[in-house]
Amino acid sequence: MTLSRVNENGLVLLGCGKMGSAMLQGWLAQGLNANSVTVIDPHPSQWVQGLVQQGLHLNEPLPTTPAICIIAVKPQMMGDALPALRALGNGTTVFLSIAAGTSIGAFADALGDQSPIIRAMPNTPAAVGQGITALIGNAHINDADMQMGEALLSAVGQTVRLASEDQMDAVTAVSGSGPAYVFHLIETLAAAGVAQGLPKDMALQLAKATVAGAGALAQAADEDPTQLRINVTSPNGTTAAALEVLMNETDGFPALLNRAVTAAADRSRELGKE
Ligand SMILES: NC(=O)c1ccc[n+]([C@@H]2O[C@H](COP(=O)([O-])OP(=O)(O)OC[C@H]3O[C@@H](n4cnc5c(N)ncnc54)[C@H](O)[C@@H]3O)[C@@H](O)[C@H]2O)c1
Ligand code: PRO
Repeated sequence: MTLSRVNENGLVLLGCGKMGSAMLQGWLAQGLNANSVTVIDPHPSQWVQGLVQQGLHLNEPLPTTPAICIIAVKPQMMGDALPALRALGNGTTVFLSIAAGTSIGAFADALGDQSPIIRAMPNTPAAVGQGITALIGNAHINDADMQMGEALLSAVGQTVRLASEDQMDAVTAVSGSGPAYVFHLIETLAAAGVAQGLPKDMALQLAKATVAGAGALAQAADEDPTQLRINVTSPNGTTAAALEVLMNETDGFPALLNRAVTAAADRSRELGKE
């Protein structure tokens, strides 16, 4: 991955909370120089404050023409936060937002309608280099801009390009919010193990390792998840007994996850209107 344009011209990170920190950690590990980074955040964590010793610029005036400005504040904070970036608009600086809901059009309104803008949706496994991010750019984004955005997000996991911005609500509902569904699966699988008599720590260890191992196998195997599921399921065995409950059409996973993902996608659409 080449970060030379970013190292030469600088990167501004607006908002360095959970997602901003996860990405910054990955970029630094991939060779981004701390002294090429300006973080703007009214409540910086101890970790970000510690990076100042390595040359990171914290809440300092913005560089004049940074290569890229990453917007990682909550959608509700945009009104307060974006005016600080206005001076960078309508130029060569690429804006890359990871905010749920906020449309490219809303950024163009706030930053200037000639601004190159990428909208992206990463997820928190980026913190361990195993995220996935969907991206789409506006008409002012050229190939080199898109490659720069993809290079940054590839530093923290996989990337996919969207065909249309409309797909972003579904992406947000599947992979943006998705880690929370999986963490809840771990919580509830462990609790069910405790209910069957296991000690709490052991149940959690079993649940975490099972989800991590199954995820790794799903990524690595040639078979699809359907075949991997069949491989676990002996006829008339224990897995078949559990799947009869989980695969129930009315109240099993299919119906439940469809309702959950629909609720998240609907909320993403609403955020765009607030
Ligand atoms: N957490 C996730 O799983 C996730 C995944 C994908 C996308 N996102 C998106 O990332 C964005 C950030 O989410 P998060 O979970 O990291 O939130 P967060 O609350 O952890 O971080 C937001 C940061 O913005 C800072 N901030 C507040 N006002 C500011 C301002 N005016 N200027 C600069 N910084 C300001 C806060 O101090 C905080 O550190 C959101 O838009 C969210 O939709 C989050
Ligand atoms: N976290 C953000 C939210 O819950 C966006 C995807 C994951 O709104």
